[in-house]
Amino acid sequence: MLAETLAAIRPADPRAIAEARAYQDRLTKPRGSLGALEEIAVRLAGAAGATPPPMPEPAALAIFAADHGVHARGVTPWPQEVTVQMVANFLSGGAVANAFAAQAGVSVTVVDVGVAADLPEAPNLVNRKIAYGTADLSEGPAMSVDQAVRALEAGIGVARDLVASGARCLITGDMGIANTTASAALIAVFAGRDPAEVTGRGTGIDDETFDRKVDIVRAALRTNGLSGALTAPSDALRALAAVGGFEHAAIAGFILGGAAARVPVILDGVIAGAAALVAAALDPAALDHCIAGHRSAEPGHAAALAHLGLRPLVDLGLRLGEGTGGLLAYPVVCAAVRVMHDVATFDSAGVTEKTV
Ligand SMILES: O=C(O)c1ccc[n+]([C@@H]2O[C@H](COP(=O)([O-])O)[C@@H](O)[C@H]2O)c1
Ligand SMILES: Cc1cc2nc[nH]c2cc1C
Repeated sequence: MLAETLAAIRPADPRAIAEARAYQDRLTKPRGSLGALEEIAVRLAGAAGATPPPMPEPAALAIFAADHGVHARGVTPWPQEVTVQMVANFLSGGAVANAFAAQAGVSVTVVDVGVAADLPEAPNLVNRKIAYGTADLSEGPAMSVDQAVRALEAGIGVARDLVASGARCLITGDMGIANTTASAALIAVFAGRDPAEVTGRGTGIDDETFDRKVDIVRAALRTNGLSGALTAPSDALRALAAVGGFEHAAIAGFILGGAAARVPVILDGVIAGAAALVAAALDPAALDHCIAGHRSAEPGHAAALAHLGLRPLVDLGLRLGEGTGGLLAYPVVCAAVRVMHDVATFDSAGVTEKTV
């Protein structure tokens, strides 16, 4: 399924990009006056291979939830059971992601890819559990390569199912206490940064915990032999398995699945940024189908976005995860595309163009 998905991904269509750029300039507005929105519309035209690109409606948020063995090292002030408790909160509609999704008219699906507890069945819960949490990445690989591939394929499957039920835009979400440690390790490896530059304070930690977290990320890279550059997709899979989380792997698969279906994927915060680095290492063309929804306060996120060459749409200091930053960006993406559908041209509206 992974190989088949990678084979189906097409890069952006340069002709659609050129057409979309030219069309933007014929709309009744001064050239470039919509700033980043013009780039978003052009990008989505390239991704879809059509000008104007289809409206990205309806949208579906998938929140991938998992636990982390590195939690035992004291890298977060929150108990591990908050992961499963928040899953219950998403399912009953009480989390911030639910409020933002309701505001934006987006559906919410929760996917268990590795929560360290059994979950009762629920209508919006998809059970794709790989294991009851990863192993401690600072002592050895967090998961096997086989588990990493299964988690990637879980994400591909969720993207396929959501698109089959009508979604025309996918938004990434995550829930996993301690997952900012795994995110920092992935970003250090895939973006070639020092752990101290890309480790952040996650849900909120004091200086002593922060120092320990940086040391743990360093230990993870050392123990797993990840100091050299990644050169092949097989290196990327091994690095993902060594220091990633099940939700990172599944989100990487979700991105690949969306790209293969030519449906745009709006990325959330640092966890999605780390997952996008993995997806891009497996197939750089997948990035043509991604939009960076926002920039999280977590320092590794800016490093990941810079490495990917993605410009975040919203920058409001959020550091919650769940898909909240992606959900805030979604109406902006819709507005950018609607301009291409609804706005008159200078010719059709009889508006005189500038003379010099
Ligand atoms: O999206 C982000 O950029 C982000 C930044 C900081 C924290 N989080 C969320 O907080 C949890 C991980 O934080 P921590 O401190 O336990 O590693 C996890 O559930 C994430 O969704 C998310
Ligand atoms: C309460 C809480 C909600 C969250 N949502 C995403 N990560 C989270 C972490 C905590 C601790």
